[in-house]
Amino acid sequence: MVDSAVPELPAPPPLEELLAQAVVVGLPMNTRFRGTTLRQVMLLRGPHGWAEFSPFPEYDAVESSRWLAAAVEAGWQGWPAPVRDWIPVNATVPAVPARDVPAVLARYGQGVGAVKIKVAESGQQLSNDLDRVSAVRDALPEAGLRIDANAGWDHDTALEALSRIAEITELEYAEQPVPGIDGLARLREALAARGIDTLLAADEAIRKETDPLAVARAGAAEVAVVKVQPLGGVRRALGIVKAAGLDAVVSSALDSSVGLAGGVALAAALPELSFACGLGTAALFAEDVVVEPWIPRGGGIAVQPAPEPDADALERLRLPEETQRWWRERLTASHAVLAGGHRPETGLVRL
Ligand SMILES: O=C(O)CCC(=O)c1ccccc1C(=O)O
Ligand SMILES: [Mg+2]
Repeated sequence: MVDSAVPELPAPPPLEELLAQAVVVGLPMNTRFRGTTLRQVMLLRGPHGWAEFSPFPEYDAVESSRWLAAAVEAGWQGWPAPVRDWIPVNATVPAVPARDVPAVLARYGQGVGAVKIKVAESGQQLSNDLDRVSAVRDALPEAGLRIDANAGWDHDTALEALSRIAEITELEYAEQPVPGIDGLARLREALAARGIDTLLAADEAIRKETDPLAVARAGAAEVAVVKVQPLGGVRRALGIVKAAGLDAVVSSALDSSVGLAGGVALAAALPELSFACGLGTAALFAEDVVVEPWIPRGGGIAVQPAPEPDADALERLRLPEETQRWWRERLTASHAVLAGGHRPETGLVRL
């Protein structure tokens, strides 16, 4: 049953308050991910602590306003109480050559219980993906594996790819193998007809749609990947999971350790957690904004208070004035959307 009520986004504090201590930093990455080697992140400081606003550079003000709502919750309201004190976390393997897989996994230390493998990267072949999956399987024979195609396959390629992967290993689920809600529903039927029972997870079909519950209504996936910033905060994400009635996996949006704390807070507050969460992405950064980055150890992250950025790190990683200005303009535009009463479920902006 899909219950249709999704919590409203919080009203933002005045713009001046958001901008008062805003700083934009660039986090260098160990491995290219989402086409970038320097993740830009804006940090804000509210009465409740530090908060992250880091919509990807190409996102417009309406989409980014949900990310801002998450920052407002973190810095000006705080998060709901946790119901667990430890979050199992998956290692994330970017679309690297198979020979680099051991080095990527080594960053996650011992005790890795689950691995998410990126596949379907543009410019690569299916054979690259199969080799990468095999390399992870060989390195960690006991780990639960899942793949994430970021909607990069078409229907026929996804069928072929998931059939071939099923010969190598069982998967916990396949995340967004094809675009869209109908695409997932159609693939699911075709897989069943071939006797392949791989579960499907929706990511883009939830965070990029104006109606985050459409996937659940269509019965298009078994698993919902939920991210705090794209969904407008911990409370709104909790509401979406509850209304959707699907198994949830909390994932990072390639946040700094400040933003990751929001993902940990969501995972900690969910009534049920069936899978390891995609909150291990701090391991992909060569530098982070805190002294002790939230890199999983022993296969998970302990639930703890949100971290304070380190003053030296903020200074060292601070991006040039022109970039600061560009982000302040983005924040201003997103603030106008949020303050103007954006209705996320309809995509309408009240001006
Ligand atoms: O889930 C993980 O393991 C890592 C997070 C991740 O893959 C991701 C990070 C930034 C943007 C999109 C995605 C994604 O899940 O597609
Ligand atoms: Mg994904």
